[in-house]
Amino acid sequence: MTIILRLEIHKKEITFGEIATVISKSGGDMIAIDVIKEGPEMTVRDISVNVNSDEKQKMIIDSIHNLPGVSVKHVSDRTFLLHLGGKIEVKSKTTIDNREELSQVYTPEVARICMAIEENPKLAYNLTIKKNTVAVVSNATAVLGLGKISPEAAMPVMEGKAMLFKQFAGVDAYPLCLHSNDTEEMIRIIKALSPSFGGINLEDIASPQCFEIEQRLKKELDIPVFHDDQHGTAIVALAGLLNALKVTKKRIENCKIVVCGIGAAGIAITKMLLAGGAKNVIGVDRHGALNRDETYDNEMWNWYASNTNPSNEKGPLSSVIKGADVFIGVSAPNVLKVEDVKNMAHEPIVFALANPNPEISPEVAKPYVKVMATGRSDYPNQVNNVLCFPGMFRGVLDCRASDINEEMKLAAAEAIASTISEEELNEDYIIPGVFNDQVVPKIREAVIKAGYETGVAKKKD
Ligand SMILES: NC(=O)C1=CN([C@@H]2O[C@H](COP(=O)(O)OP(=O)(O)OC[C@H]3O[C@@H](n4cnc5c(N)ncnc54)[C@H](O)[C@@H]3O)[C@@H](O)[C@H]2O)C=CC1
Ligand SMILES: CC(=O)C(=O)O
Ligand SMILES: [Mg+2]
Repeated sequence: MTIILRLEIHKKEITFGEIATVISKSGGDMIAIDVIKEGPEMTVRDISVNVNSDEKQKMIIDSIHNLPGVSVKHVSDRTFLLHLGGKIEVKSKTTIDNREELSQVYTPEVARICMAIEENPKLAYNLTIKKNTVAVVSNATAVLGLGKISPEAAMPVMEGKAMLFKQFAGVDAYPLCLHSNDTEEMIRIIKALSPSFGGINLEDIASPQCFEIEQRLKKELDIPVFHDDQHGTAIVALAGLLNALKVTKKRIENCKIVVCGIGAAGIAITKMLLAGGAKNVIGVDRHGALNRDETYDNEMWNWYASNTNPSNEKGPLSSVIKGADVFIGVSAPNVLKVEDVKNMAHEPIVFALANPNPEISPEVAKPYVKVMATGRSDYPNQVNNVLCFPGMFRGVLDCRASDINEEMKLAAAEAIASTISEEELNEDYIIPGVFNDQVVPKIREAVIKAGYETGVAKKKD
């Protein structure tokens, strides 16, 4: 993280060089200096410093406090500064400069537009924001890897998602964090909100509640509903795995694949792996491998146990990981130990996707794995749903799809994987970067094609 220290420095008592030395010795990496005020005796400067832990930040501030002639006036964190006032805003497409325009955009003339839509509801797509607008809806029960937090506290994540929608795909997305844990109430609220939107992106809703909410909304609404933590993650994970398997020259149908964390993301990843040809997937949650000799309270786990784990393996992760070709973690930090990685098959693939801290850190795992991926942007091979949802919604909005089906998801996974050519592919480049400008158009095209082929695309031009 980057902190900005505002320092008041009394020039006769201390030099800037002395302060810089102390910052560096305390573990800070100085990246910028801005002069805020300059006088003959005193200077005020903002020093931007990269630090890698809260402890280092404290050490730096304490060390400066111990110096003569310098005081810390203010400490700010660049990430916090970026969030001041929130990250998005609503902008009008035209200005209102006179009474005539006022009466057109608003009453009385706007009434004619209302009545046109009243007579032909499909005109909402042409005459309102609906065709380019998505609701990003969360109840904040499984936010990143933070678990359940308040809806207010989840807003920065949803605002961030809205920024990504806009920047990468031109989609207008509204963050809506609901104060509700009740499944029926959430379904009712989202259905009531739906007329304003061309699609619903469900986000960070804990399992198993997320399954019921998504399935019901998919049935009861005529706009696409997509729980991103399930399907976005699954699509990107499959894309990454298809390319990682090319690197290791293994075939998905011959691989033993261990998925850890059988929640929203883990179940959807497993379904996509099975759809993509995997035959031996074993799911592990807190109490070990899901197997057919157990009955679970969670209905999805009963489905899972009967459709995976063909050898009915039992026991903890450390046991079922033995001989596995692939580990995919969507669970919690530091769940996978280096000993587990050493016990995997030749040239193993490890996707440690828990955010913000992965199941095993790449520094620890990399010497023993062929392909390593995380959900983070600060390591190679970022397997993160951000690669999928902008292109997916661009596609479904543009063809006015009423649903996002399995064919569209598989097409999106293949489109992502195909952005990397055979020549480019290597163990540190199995998945395109978020800023690769081919990703959104490729997903869009693939999704639209699959949408028309399967009859869910409704736009006729
Ligand atoms: N890289 C990416 O694009 C994405 C990453 N994630 C990450 O995956 C994780 C899970 O997310 P969701 O599926 O949405 O949450 P979830 O709450 O639906 O599921 C998490 C599952 O992990 C299990 N789990 C927790 N600790 C475990 C442990 N020590 N061992 C085995 N299982 C354990 C839980 O019991 C639960 O079944 C989070 O860290 C999230 O940030 C989620 C979505 C996208
Ligand atoms: C990336 C994401 O959606 C998550 O970690 O929840
Ligand atoms: Mg999420």
